[in-house]
Amino acid sequence: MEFDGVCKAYGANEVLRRATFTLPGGGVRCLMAPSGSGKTTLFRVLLGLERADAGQIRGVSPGRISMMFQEDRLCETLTPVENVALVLPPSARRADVRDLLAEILPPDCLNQPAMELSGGMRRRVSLARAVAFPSDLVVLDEPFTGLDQATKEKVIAFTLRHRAGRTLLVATHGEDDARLLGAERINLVDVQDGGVGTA
Ligand SMILES: Nc1ncnc2c1ncn2[C@@H]1O[C@H](COP(=O)(O)OP(=O)(O)OP(=O)(O)O)[C@@H](O)[C@H]1O
Repeated sequence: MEFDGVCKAYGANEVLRRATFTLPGGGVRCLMAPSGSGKTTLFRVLLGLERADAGQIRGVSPGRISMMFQEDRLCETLTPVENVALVLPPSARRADVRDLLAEILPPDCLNQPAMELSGGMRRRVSLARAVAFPSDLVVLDEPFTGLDQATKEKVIAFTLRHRAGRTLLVATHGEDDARLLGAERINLVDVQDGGVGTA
């Protein structure tokens, strides 16, 4: 997947300025950047939720991207199993979804409506939904916020296990996250203006 000179401005605020970088197929990358510098905007353009002002994205189609947003975006009255099943083909077995979720969540919470879950549990349902969706590229926007270290390590192992060779792009502020993921870093500052200092 390749960003080639992608520009996006909101009025006079030039958020993406000829953003240029390549994600090798099957690679794991962390997108690192200070808050407010444009990571979410980059993802929104990638997903086709915002139209780029200029430039091109090649090598992936928006319908083949799994996305975990900064907000959990769960259906509040549905259980974790039902939330994940929503993004799967009707033939998907509920027992398989349950087994997947049980790898990172206490079994007791799998039948509770999402509105009754803790913040960290909700993050994990949202992550499992992104990982479960059949895609070519998995994009996670600050997926580990609110998780303690042990849970984060469990969740990272889960993510790597289930990405199944797909390209993985994770926005994070944590150097530790990048290390645990075994990811190379892409610094958004470096890939602006034509990608002068691409990691
Ligand atoms: N819909 C919008 N309209 C106007 N400005 C916007 C819009 N969305 C984002 N911006 C601006 O674009 C800039 C980048 O925001 P963005 O959310 O992409 O940053 P971010 O790197 O994801 O930040 P954070 O790490 O805090 O989530 C900010 O200055 C923000 O105010």
